[in-house]
Amino acid sequence: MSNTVTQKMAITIENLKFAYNKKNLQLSIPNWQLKTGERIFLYGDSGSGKSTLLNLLSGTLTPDQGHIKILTQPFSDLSERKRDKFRANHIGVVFQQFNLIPYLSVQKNIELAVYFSGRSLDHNQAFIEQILTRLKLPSSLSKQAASSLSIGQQQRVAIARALVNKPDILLVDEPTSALDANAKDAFMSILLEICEQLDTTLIFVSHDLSLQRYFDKSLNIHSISQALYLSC
Ligand SMILES: Nc1ncnc2c1ncn2[C@@H]1O[C@H](COP(=O)(O)OP(=O)(O)OP(=O)(O)O)[C@@H](O)[C@H]1O
Repeated sequence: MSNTVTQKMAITIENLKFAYNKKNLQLSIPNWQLKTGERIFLYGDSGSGKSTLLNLLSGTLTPDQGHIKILTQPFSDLSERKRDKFRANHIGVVFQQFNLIPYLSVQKNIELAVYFSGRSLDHNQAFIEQILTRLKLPSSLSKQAASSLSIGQQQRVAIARALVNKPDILLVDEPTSALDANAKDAFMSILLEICEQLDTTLIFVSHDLSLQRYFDKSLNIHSISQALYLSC
């Protein structure tokens, strides 16, 4: 019997064009889809638009033309308020610089993500503790200001914050550049294990091609992006 079950799409991009300014087109993606549960390694030259694409997928930027559909939602066409709400509930983002609030404690940085999703903190407390343990962040660190942590610890707090709402999609931008080989290995194993457990679709951007081995699929951004003119 043939398998007639079609896998749902996590991301669908149609005729996307985006430019930071009128003169220079940064990204043009005619058509691209990612299935739910897929985990891909996204690479490409510096300046090729990888971070720009992640910002479009997280809704912090919106296309000049075309559409981004996330799960069943016409994500890029939603109002800013609805996009923010949808992001808080369905999309986790780990930025290159982590974007933690430096003077807030580890616990508060993570709780903020729960707050923005509108979920109850009481129901999420156990998961916060579980995820901090999985990421090897001892509870003694929870009350410390994020700025007092090592880079590796801050990175894991950023991951915890991105995963706390059990997102359908996780977007991770070059998070391992400050880590040594052993720390990278441990980080990648834990990240992929948690994504598998939560059935999270993952786009992982890095220049470090040695990390490709953790992924079933690698994608050069040039293979989906039709035209790219670097800004001067
Ligand atoms: N806020 C911005 N305003 C104007 N131009 C920008 C802005 N952010 C990025 N760019 C330009 O858009 C292009 C793509 O940048 P982007 O950061 O997406 O590339 P990248 O592939 O992630 O690069 P890297 O691998 O070096 O991080 C670059 O030419 C960059 O200078």
